[in-house]
Amino acid sequence: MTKRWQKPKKFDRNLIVIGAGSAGLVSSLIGATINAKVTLIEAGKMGGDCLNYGCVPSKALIKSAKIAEQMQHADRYGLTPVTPQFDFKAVIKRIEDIIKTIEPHDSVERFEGLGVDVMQGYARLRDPWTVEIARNDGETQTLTGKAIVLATGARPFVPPLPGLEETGYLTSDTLWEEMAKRDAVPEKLIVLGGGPIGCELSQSFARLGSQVTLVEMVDRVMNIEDTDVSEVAAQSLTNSGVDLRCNHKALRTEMQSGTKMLIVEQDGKEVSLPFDDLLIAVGRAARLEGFGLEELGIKFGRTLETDKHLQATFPHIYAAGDVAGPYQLTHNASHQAWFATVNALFGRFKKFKPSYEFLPWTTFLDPEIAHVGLNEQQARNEGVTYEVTKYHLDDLDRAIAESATQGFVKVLTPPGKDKILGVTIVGQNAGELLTEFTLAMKHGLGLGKIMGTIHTYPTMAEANKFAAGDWRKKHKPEWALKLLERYFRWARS
Ligand SMILES: Cc1cc2nc3c(=O)[nH]c(=O)nc-3n(C[C@H](O)[C@H](O)[C@H](O)COP(=O)(O)OP(=O)(O)OC[C@H]3O[C@@H](n4cnc5c(N)ncnc54)[C@H](O)[C@@H]3O)c2cc1C
Ligand SMILES: NC(=O)c1ccc[n+]([C@@H]2O[C@H](COP(=O)([O-])OP(=O)(O)OC[C@H]3O[C@@H](n4cnc5c(N)ncnc54)[C@H](O)[C@@H]3O)[C@@H](O)[C@H]2O)c1
Repeated sequence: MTKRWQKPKKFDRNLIVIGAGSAGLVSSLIGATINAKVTLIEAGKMGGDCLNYGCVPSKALIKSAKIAEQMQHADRYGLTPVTPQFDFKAVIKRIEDIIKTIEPHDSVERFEGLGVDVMQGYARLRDPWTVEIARNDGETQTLTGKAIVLATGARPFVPPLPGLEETGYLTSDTLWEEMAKRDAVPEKLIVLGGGPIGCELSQSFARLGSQVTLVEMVDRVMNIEDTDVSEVAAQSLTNSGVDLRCNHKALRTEMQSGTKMLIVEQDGKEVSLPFDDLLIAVGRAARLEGFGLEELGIKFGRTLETDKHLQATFPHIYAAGDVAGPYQLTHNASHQAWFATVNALFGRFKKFKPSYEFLPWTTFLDPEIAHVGLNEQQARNEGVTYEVTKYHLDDLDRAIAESATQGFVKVLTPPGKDKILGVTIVGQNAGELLTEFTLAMKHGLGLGKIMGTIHTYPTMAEANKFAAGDWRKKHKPEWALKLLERYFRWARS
């Protein structure tokens, strides 16, 4: 494949990394730590989507919205409820300040200090080893790399709905900058898409006072999770005031007498939904175009085509993060970055294969939804036989004390065995609780080991132990208990 091009005899760099998001930062850091000569190229902001448009701003907004909700429902805690008075500009300023506080972790200065050569500009592959950089200062530079890691991420997918250009729309890329210009939250906000982005942002804006309509094409939100989880998510959104419209297919947008309308189809009929702002959150498309992949014949579909070692079409080109998929999560980007980098630098000796078996994720709705391993729908799809143990939080002392009894810990195990196949936790701080199960699964510890571990009273984490205890009760050794009954009868006589 590489025969079409002249391979350089010497290389300027051991490793060139394109993109300084979660994947690219970790990749370049690993290379520099082991003394490889590494260049990291970023066209936009250091830190990529997670810091600037994704995880960080959304989690900061979620916190403000949660406080607003608690003020409004303070009677739950024996306090007088109040309608929160707030300056939206201050909410946005807090988000900007949080980004600024975290920014130094991902900055040019930090990475240069760690030995990475950072270039700010747009990278393009000229041949399989040569990267041309249109630097932000107007200069063009060319570098050759013995290995290349593509970490170009993903961007919001915008469906081709007629009318969008006329009525305008927001995505996670433009939302924060647009909100910074506003004095108040959008009055009528339509969110298109009921995945993690759509759900987290719908709940936050509704809690801050927007009239939010969430339009989802299929019959339930958070459809990557089991139906019992989607039901809690739907209930939680509705409780926050979100007008939830599942089974609604967006057709077009149009202006009707000066009002922006989203036209949706439901049960074969057209329905018009008015909006001031439309936020599109129907998935994220890998960034694959415009930097030479097509010209070099590097294969891609929805994401870059890689083998199990994250190697792309050429033996020295690897990929990590959202561009590689299949999971679009910050911690997956860093997980893959380790494998892509080590394989890129040492692949001639040995290659390592990333595993996604124990990849956890959390959606930061209230209550949170956290997941690791198999859930029921995945187990069914994969033909895995399983038993379910479900412990409800309304039984847990700490959850009762917190007035946070909505949710459960659901564990899948093979019939009769305590091996953990997968766990879904719905509840306050579910993302934190999940870590115990992720560790247990990764290191082959079963429910018996969780049950045998002392958990502090009263904590939410006790729910994990009680779920394990419920499994044990279902599998108690009847023969041994019968024997004990006889022993105690004898001991009394
Ligand atoms: C609203 C929102 C909330 C999210 N919340 C979470 C969460 O809570 N938890 C979680 O785990 N994940 C979350 N995510 C997903 C997470 O942000 C992504 O999975 C993560 O940022 C992917 O990192 P990456 O390095 O693959 O890509 P990116 O962060 O997209 O970085 C890629 C970088 O490459 C640069 N680039 C692209 N092409 C070139 C080129 N040719 N030359 C130079 N530079 C280039 C881009 O400018 C970009 O900065 C969220 C995403 C969004 C949008
Ligand atoms: N907490 C987190 O970890 C977190 C938070 C946000 C985003 N993310 C990551 O970002 C990725 C993208 O998130 P997302 O929510 O944009 O995408 P998604 O693919 O997860 O969900 C998109 C939703 O939009 C629906 N949809 C698609 N087309 C539609 C249309 N035309 N009209 C109405 N609904 C439509 C789909 O049925 C689906 O429910 C996620 O997969 C996740 O990996 C993670």
